[in-house]
Amino acid sequence: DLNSDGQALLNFAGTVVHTRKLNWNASIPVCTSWVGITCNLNKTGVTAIHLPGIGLFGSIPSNSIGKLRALRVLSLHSNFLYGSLPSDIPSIPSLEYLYLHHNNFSGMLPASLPANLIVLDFSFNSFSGNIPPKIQNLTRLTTLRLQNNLISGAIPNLNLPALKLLNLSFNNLNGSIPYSLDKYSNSSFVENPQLCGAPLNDCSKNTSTDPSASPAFLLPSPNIPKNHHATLIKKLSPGIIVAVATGGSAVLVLLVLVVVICCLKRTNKVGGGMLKGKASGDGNGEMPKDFGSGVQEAEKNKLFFFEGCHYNFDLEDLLRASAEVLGKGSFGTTYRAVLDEETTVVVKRLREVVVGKREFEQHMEVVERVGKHLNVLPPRAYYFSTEEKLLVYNYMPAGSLFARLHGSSDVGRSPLDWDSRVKISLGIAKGLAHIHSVGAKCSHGNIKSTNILLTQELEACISDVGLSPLMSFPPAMSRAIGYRAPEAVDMRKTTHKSDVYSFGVLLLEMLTGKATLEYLGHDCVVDLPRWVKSVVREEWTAEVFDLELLKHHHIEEEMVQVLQIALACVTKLPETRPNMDEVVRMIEELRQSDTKTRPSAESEFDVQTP
Ligand SMILES: Nc1ncnc2c1ncn2[C@@H]1O[C@H](COP(=O)(O)OP(=O)(O)OP(=O)(O)O)[C@@H](O)[C@H]1O
Repeated sequence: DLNSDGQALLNFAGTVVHTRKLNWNASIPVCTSWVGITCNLNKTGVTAIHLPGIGLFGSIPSNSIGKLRALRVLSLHSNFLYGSLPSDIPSIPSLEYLYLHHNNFSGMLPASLPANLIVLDFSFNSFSGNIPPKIQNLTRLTTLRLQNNLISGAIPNLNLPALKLLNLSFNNLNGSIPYSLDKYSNSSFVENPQLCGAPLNDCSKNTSTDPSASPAFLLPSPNIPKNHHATLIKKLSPGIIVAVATGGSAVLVLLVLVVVICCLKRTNKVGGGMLKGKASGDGNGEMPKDFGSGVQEAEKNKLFFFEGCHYNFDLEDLLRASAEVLGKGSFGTTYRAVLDEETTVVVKRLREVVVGKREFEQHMEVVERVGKHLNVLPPRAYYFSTEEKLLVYNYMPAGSLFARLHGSSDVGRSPLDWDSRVKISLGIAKGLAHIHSVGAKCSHGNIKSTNILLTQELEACISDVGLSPLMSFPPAMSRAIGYRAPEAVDMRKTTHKSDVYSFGVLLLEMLTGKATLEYLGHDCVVDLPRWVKSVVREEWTAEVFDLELLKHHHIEEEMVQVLQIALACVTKLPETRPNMDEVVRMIEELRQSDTKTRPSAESEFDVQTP
């Protein structure tokens, strides 16, 4: 009954330190007022506990949560919980959704689990022991995430009809993967040094079958950013954590205010710059002075159009068009040119092109091929002469991701919501994976939010594709520096993995709402990966997120997962970063698991955000 449920919850709150205040109190009604608690419709029992990332520290006692016999959803992920899971929790018969990832639970995986389980997420903990064969009885299970633990032994033969998402990677599993699981991608199994069979290597190719022969087998894999909370627990006492979390949040609020003010100042500055640019081509039919000035009279029809381009203007029309400066980037100046009521294009006037005409033309053939993807903005035409190099693109009226994230709100745009940010992230990831699929040497080299353009439907298009190898970069383009991988000192020698790093910074930019450049009297580069890692270490994860996003409920779980993807992309060593195909898959999995498993309205709640 509800009284005993309330008492069980108070036992839990009395034992586990919680840095964010819970308003649980025997004198107020459990079902209508307790933070993170949802009850069934007739208010006779607790059906959901949802307390992700609120700084819970300690071990869950027996006879607390395990006594809630109507519980369907238990979400305690991204906290500092440790010790073994009390045996009464996995034996709650009604449990359907169990989210305990990103804690530091240890001990054996429970031998049996509730028969109704739909989602089981124990990833990023320190669970050990074998995968219990009884998982086979969970016929409703759609998601099984056990990655990044210390699980050993062979994988049992699982034939689960509903299972869509499986991740057993980064453990100590051994033996061969059962045939019933070979339909999952290799990323579901990687980094288990003694595991073999499809989709991993053929077992006959394994040189050693003795698990103890490999010292790596005994160690948690070094390749992954292991749970940050776990490290923190080892370093800090509960008292310090409480103090840091409480005091730190106040400092952080102040810091966020300062950053917001700086961003506003910066936005005004950018806006002013654009207006100055516009003065040279103000839409009165006048050209900006320098636009196309290097084109010789005799060459005015030599605009080369790419296949499939439906524009029917020529170079002379383009040079006569009214135009305004959109901005000056590392590759030159970019103009918006209006040819007639229906035709507006963007012209990039390239400077510092370091290749000759022939090489430029050959390169454009590759760029044309790469451009055939929904998430890549292809050039439509180009002009090349000794004095002048121009590239023509479709004009994207919805603007850049940078403008949507950091632009002033007085242009009447609402801030990007979480779903839009995930959609945009997936689009960029797919575009980048496509660029990389062209060849090992084909990387973008300048991924940043001004180079992500948006359609009205918020489909992301990567621009400036294929330009890096043609140009000599100025030594310090400050906005680009914030996205540059530590090893990518020469921007012309970028790789797939340095693009992955830049993509990780983009993800952090979307999660935090912070730009990589602040204006503090002068331009100041922000090392977003460093900042995020330091906050995640010292505060709790929720503190890094964009306050705009925290206004919405039910998305914290996904935000933490995207944060993990971003942090994997910005690891220092290039070889430890995932490739873009893996990143696409991770974001897609997140969406699938969201649509299939987001708890119903009945189990939703209102947790006050800081
Ligand atoms: N096709 C386009 N449609 C709409 N806006 C565009 C288009 N191409 C570029 N822009 C915008 O024009 C501005 C200037 O772009 P430009 O590419 O010259 O500079 P950048 O992106 O800041 O730096 P970089 O040259 O390093 O890419 C940016 O704000 C960019 O988002």
